[in-house]
Amino acid sequence: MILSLRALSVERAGRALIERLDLDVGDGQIAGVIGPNGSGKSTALRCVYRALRPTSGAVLLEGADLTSLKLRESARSIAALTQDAHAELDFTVEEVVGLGRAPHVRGNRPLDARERELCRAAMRRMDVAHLADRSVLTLSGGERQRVLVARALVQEPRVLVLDEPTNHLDVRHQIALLSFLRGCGLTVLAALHDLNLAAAVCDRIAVLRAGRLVATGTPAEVLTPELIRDVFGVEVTVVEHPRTGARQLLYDLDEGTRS
Ligand SMILES: Nc1ncnc2c1ncn2[C@@H]1O[C@H](COP(=O)(O)OP(=O)(O)OP(=O)(O)O)[C@@H](O)[C@H]1O
Repeated sequence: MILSLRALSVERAGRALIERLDLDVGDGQIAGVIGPNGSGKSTALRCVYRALRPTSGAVLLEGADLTSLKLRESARSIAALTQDAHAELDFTVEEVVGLGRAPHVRGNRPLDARERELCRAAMRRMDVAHLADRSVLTLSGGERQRVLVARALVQEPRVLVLDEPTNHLDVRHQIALLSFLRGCGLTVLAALHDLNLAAAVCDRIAVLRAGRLVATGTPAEVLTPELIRDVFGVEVTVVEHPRTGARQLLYDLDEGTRS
């Protein structure tokens, strides 16, 4: 396993935010974490990208406890798109994307030609090349989100941790991002709200409720009407996409508003 969470627990103010979470993500797999608001998805991801120190348990990168690695060392392997990235400075898009190289660059060494091309390629891939000279402070929510994904890519990580990566993205950019993730070969751990996108992109899905893991498995194993009713309190009908066979959830709005 490239990434493993082992009995990961986080407590704050005497309350367990996540409790003894176990999760394995294989090399090149896309693992989704779903669950209601406040169920602990971001908390678990924060432990993986080391914004938060677990109270107990561990995150293992290829078997090594992350806490045994220097921050800079783990940042060469794990890049994150977070929900906390609001405090940007008045940098251009190109500068922000270039910051993704920070774990690889000693001192003030300027980026070399390969790294500059890497940045340009990531900006093209995320459809933000035309914004290269713009201040990030002037971007729309979706543009900023795509810039932050480009920054994570130039980090050349093995593992991408994505907290709500499709936040703010229009439908075209959501699909572009998810099909990129499917083809990029990176190991991905993503918190997702959109269960249909999770079904379409994830190899495995972990379901959290109140800080505890309540199910893991393939989308077909996990995304059942029973589980979704139980965890989210919502009625769904499950159908197969007529062409791709992918699992699609149709929300029963009448059922949801009854009772
Ligand atoms: N530093 C903290 N101190 C106290 N409680 C916290 C702290 N950080 C998070 N929490 C609480 O922990 C719980 C889990 O939060 P978390 O952000 O992990 O949930 P989430 O599943 O990502 O939710 P959402 O879907 O709303 O993004 C929430 O109830 C949140 O209020």
